[in-house]
Amino acid sequence: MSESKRLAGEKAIEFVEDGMVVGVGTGSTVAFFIDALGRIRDRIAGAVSSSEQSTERLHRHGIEVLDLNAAGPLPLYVDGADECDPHRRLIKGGGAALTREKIIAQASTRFVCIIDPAKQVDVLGRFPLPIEVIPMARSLVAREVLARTGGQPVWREGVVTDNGNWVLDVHGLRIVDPVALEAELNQIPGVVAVGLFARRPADVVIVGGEPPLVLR
Ligand SMILES: O=C[C@H](O)[C@H](O)[C@H](O)COP(=O)(O)O
Repeated sequence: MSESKRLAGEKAIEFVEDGMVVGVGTGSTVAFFIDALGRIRDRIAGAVSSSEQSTERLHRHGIEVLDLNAAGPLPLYVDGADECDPHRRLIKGGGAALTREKIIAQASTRFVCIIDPAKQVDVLGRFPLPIEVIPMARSLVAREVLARTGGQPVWREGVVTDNGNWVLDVHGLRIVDPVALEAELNQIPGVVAVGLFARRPADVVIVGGEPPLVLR
């Protein structure tokens, strides 16, 4: 599996153009992309990072990490996913970085998602859906999610996001209308971000393999 993650991460380098500021996601697949980016670091203007973890790896490669407010709209965002459906809609947040990932995806013209083949599904929901919540709203959000979706929210106890918040993982969903569910869950007070990337799906999906598959 890590070999297909490496193949996907390295293929994504083909989308990087000279002088770009590159949006960088989080996770084990993105780690391969960052390592490949390090090999061409002189050709890029820097990166905007979605997590402390990725920032640290980017710095180790000597890549400058810029603030999104200063960088402005980005031409490219490269990130992994926990699940991907045939419409390039995603579940993300297994690494608790969903909120910053969502912000950078929204700020980017092109979102290239890099996955291993096991992440491909027909219908999203087998992977528990992460929701970042304000700590004081954890129980309220859990009750609302159960009432609205029938899914079972489980607190990812001990995990604190880079934004100082907590994560609920919603089990047992079969997400037939991801756009509607994303909108519905976003309305619950205390929800910071939902790990459904349906309103802003990936533009390109690279599935790691020999050779990697590029889906547009
Ligand atoms: O919060 C974490 C991110 O959404 C990751 O992109 C996602 O969990 C996939 O991670 P990995 O590449 O390690 O499977």
